[in-house]
Amino acid sequence: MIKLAPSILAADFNVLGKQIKTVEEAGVPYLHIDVMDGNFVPNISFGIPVISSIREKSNLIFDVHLMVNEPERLLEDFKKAGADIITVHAEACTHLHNTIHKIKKLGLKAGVSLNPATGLNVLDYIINDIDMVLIMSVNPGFGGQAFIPSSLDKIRDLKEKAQKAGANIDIEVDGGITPDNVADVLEAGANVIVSGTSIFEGDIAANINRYYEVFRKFEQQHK
Ligand SMILES: O=C(CO)[C@H](O)[C@H](O)COP(=O)(O)O
Ligand SMILES: [Fe+2]
Repeated sequence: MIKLAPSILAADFNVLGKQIKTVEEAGVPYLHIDVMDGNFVPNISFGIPVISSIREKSNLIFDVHLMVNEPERLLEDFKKAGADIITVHAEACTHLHNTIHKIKKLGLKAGVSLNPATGLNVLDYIINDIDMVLIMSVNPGFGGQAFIPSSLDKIRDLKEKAQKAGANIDIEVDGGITPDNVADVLEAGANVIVSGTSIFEGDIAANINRYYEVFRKFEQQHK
């Protein structure tokens, strides 16, 4: 099943609660929450207090994308704040295997994210231990960037790798996705679609509907 994960990085923080309500009412399953530490990536977004605060108001699945160095230090805190899925960057973890197992032990879903230049080989010995791989289709740190076309080959290769390994993972793709290019991303093998700018800019409900139209068409064609 295809899942849409609106990224609140692109939301208007002045009315964040209201905008989350709007995406929830539009029927999306996930809320994508980008945490940036100003160190792993050159930008700082928001952290634990913001997540705790929106957790009180939302029943969406909180898909927390940690763009943070050595996230192992912070996993309990993110769980307490209300994370359901925690995705860490392979490039940010000295002990990736440990970090993943710590997330699982907390009872959460574990994802591993790869920067555009990172090869799939880092997944070789962990692909059967994780729930999701997040392919970055932009360099992490900022919303509103253009989709990197080589990401499509990477998604296809990942799909094949997961099938070969018998790994039942979600393939999430993040960065520069719009209703105009999302069909290519689905066709390549992704099933979780992150979108910030093209959901929160303009009419949120109408933007989500544009995505759902493409999803419906894709599902129709692949029945
Ligand atoms: O992780 C991210 C950036 O590092 C964001 O999730 C991503 O950029 C989504 O924003 P947009 O859809 O505007 O590209
Ligand atoms: Fe993200």
